[in-house]
Amino acid sequence: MTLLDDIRPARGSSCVVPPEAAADLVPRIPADAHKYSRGVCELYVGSKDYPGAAVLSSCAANKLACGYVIAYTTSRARAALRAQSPSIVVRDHASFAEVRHEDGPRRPRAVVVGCGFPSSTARDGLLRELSRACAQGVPSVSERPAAACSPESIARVLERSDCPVLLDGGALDAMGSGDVRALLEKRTGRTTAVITPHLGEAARIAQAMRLDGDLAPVALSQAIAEATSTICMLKGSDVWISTPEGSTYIVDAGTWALAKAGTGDVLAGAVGSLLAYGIMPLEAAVLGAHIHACAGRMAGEGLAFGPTAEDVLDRLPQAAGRFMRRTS
Ligand SMILES: NC(=O)C1=CN([C@@H]2O[C@H](COP(=O)(O)OP(=O)(O)OC[C@H]3O[C@@H](n4cnc5c(N)ncnc54)[C@H](O)[C@@H]3O)[C@@H](O)[C@H]2O)[C@@H](O)CC1
Ligand SMILES: Nc1ncnc2c1ncn2[C@@H]1O[C@H](COP(=O)(O)OP(=O)(O)O)[C@@H](O)[C@H]1O
Repeated sequence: MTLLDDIRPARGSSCVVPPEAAADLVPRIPADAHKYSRGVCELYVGSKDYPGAAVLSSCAANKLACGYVIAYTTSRARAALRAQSPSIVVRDHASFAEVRHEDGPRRPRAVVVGCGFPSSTARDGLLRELSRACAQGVPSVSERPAAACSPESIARVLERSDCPVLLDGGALDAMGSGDVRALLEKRTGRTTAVITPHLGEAARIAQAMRLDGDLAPVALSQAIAEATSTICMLKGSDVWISTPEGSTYIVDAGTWALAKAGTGDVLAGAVGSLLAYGIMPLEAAVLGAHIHACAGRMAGEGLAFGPTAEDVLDRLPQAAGRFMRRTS
């Protein structure tokens, strides 16, 4: 039984989650908390061309509930993170394989994968670039686009992560892999994966899985959640959050101000932080979408053309606090 059970829509239908219901999901950090008891959020993110997404997602995770953030990323993103947020521990992509990523009641953990990984369209171009680079001399393994972003690599991350996992950006192309879908199907309860496609990524997933890509958002989100055994957060002017069992929760609190590059990376890190704190995947998705929407509104106040993703990132803590005050 969870707080959202009170409003759970029947299979195949949907309901809007009001901010008051989301406010009930905000955790109160206990007075005797320590950094590990608040959870470790690990991010396997960023690529040569998109180090910024690694910075935005990792900083977003650091601004919410979890107590410890570790970013496995490229050398450029590591340098940027050291400068912008030295409390975040940084490692290279390759060292993800050297560590166990296990959940536990006293040390919850979650892994966010794919922010800043190139999409398949962009990756085709990068692979052509890589073949040219290889002809002139082999680049370092951690900087090869295909090394971190391939379906095989995503499958290895899933195998090594016995904890909640969120897949975003270029990692969503791995939904086309039968091996990846088989690994996702084994995940249940707290380890059910969360995926965060925008409408373009959802159309690509639908095509790869031979689903009807012309469905309206609620039906498309439900179809993807069921076909991939994940909680699908389909991102657009609303966020449509579907469970593998076929219910859809709608967060319609967003604003056009969020239509700006990088805001999706902020959402991924925010939800990752809530997952790492120990919040169940559906609740983390709903609460994360509400906090993100509220941060977008706060950051956009009085701005004719809206905020940047960095502005939204900066407002996350106050947005979460605004929810907390609703219930007190
Ligand atoms: N500073 C950074 O490093 C940034 C990195 N980003 C990351 O970079 C990677 C690649 O991003 P790209 O922008 O190249 O790839 P996208 O997958 O976002 O865009 C590729 C194509 O998808 C379609 N599309 C995109 N958004 C859509 C929407 N909301 N509705 C319908 N169709 C849509 C468009 O046709 C677009 O040309 C992703 O991992 C993304 O998370 C972005 O978040 C932007 C900022
Ligand atoms: N018109 C809009 N109204 C409300 N929210 C929006 C609108 N456009 C985009 N968003 C939100 O902004 C975010 C954009 O994410 P995404 O497309 O993945 O961007 P990026 O990949 O650049 O980070 C999503 O959370 C989405 O719901």
